[in-house]
Amino acid sequence: MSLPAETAPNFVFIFNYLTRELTCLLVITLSLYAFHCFTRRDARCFPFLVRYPEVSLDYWYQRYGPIYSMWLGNQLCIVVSDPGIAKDLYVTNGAVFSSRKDMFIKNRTIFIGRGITPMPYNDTWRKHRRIAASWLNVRSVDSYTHIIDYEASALVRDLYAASSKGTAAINPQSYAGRCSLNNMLAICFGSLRTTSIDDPLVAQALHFSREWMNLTSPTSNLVDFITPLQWIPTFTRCRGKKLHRELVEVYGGIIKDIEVTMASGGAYQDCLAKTLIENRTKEELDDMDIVMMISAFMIGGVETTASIMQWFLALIPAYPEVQRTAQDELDRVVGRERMPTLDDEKNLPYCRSIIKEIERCHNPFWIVTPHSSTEDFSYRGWIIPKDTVVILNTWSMHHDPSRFPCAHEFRPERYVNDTTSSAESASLANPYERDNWMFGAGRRICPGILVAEREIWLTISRLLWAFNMAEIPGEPIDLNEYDGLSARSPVPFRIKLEPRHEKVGQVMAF
Ligand code: HEM
Repeated sequence: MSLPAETAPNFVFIFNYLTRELTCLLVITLSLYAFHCFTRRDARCFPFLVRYPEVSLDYWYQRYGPIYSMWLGNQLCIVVSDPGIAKDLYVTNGAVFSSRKDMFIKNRTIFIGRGITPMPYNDTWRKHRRIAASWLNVRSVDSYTHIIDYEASALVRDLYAASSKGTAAINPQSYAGRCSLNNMLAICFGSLRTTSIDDPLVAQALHFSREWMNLTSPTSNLVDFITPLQWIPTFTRCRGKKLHRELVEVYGGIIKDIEVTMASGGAYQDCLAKTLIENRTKEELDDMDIVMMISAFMIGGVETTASIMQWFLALIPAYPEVQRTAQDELDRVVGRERMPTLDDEKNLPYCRSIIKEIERCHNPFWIVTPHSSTEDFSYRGWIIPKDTVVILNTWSMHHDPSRFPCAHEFRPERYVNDTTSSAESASLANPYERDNWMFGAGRRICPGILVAEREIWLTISRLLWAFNMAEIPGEPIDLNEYDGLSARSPVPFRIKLEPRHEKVGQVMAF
């Protein structure tokens, strides 16, 4: 039976109307659901669509055990929540589990295949890692530790001045960011240094790191797991391309200036950029390789150490008794005439424990940087196929009650007998004794661990030496919320930094 001619347009109209309305309804429902998922801490949500994915990974760990698999779109992932399994795969079988998935935004769009961090495990990565190590090994780090030392003191002095000797409330986050930035500028570019948080380079560099961290988390990279999304110009992709252009413009511009100085016969301080320029032919590097290698350093070394300082400053006001214990130790061992140094660390076990506990509770990288496998691998009766992404669920590892009783409480004393440095702890034969997994593991372990450790020690021990740190009445600091997706910092906060004693001002006047 056919419809009478005059009713056909009505039917089409009704059909179109219903389709449009239903589509709208579907879009609204899905948006509301996505928003609902994203804003709640619900363990049963699909982890990479929610704001707190570690809660879901932990829920599944409780349910399915220390190693389980899941599909993210077209990508098979295994989630490891046990230190022994982490060591078996990442360390003992590092020849198989040291690659990275070739991520569309991270590797191909931002670093166009030339940045060490997202690079698959191949000869180019080996070359980059060797060059990175030459600037981050003990001998090299010793050669510029005086800069890390100076910047830690400068941070304390700037906070002392900015807080008007404890009378004004301040947000210390950009000060911490500038401190990390200056260290990385020294390593990468030699004599370059910012002198205040208002220097435009501070805002730029911190923005680059933050943008990288937000563009490269699994939650913002659906495009990596649903291939057809790579064929359309998504907003994330545009942001990735913009970040690439900005890195080339800013860090590439600084490298060009150094090249000009060197070409004109001017002396230039030793730094990573100088090494890369001098060895350009020998190492077969082009301009873009140099810019991307430096950018990977600048991004890897700024937001990370700054984040630990920021978590410390956000958290410590809630623990006046922890501050008092640390300050008693500092008064006993260091006294009030000078600030603590690297050499004092071994004699300040409680101060060191505070740092280890901050790193356990507020690891900036909740899944570190996932590795991937380069061949089929048989493990405890399972087959882990080639190209599987291996995720370290460090949140569950750091909150395991058998290792960390009352794991959700901040208790520095749990580490007081741990005399290892982060690097030493990462090499312990027994992985269940490792302090934390913040720096990753195996062949891709963070090569900046030594720099990070010295920087964190010098800044935090000196902040404890100089200030009583307190919350502003009526301005509670939110420690559950955070900024950033793949690396996390506290949301903006203000604190009071009251000089502990009259010597602080004198010692600061350097
Ligand atoms: C608190 C400070 C830091 C944290 C938490 C941190 C964490 C990490 C993590 C989790 C990885 C991946 C490890 C893995 O795949 O298993 C990594 C890689 C890397 N980090 Fe760090 N990092 C920090 C500081 C630094 C610093 C100061 C530098 C440079 C001086 C740096 C340079 C790098 C580089 C170049 C890589 C890439 C290594 C590779 O893929 O082979 N990091 N970092």
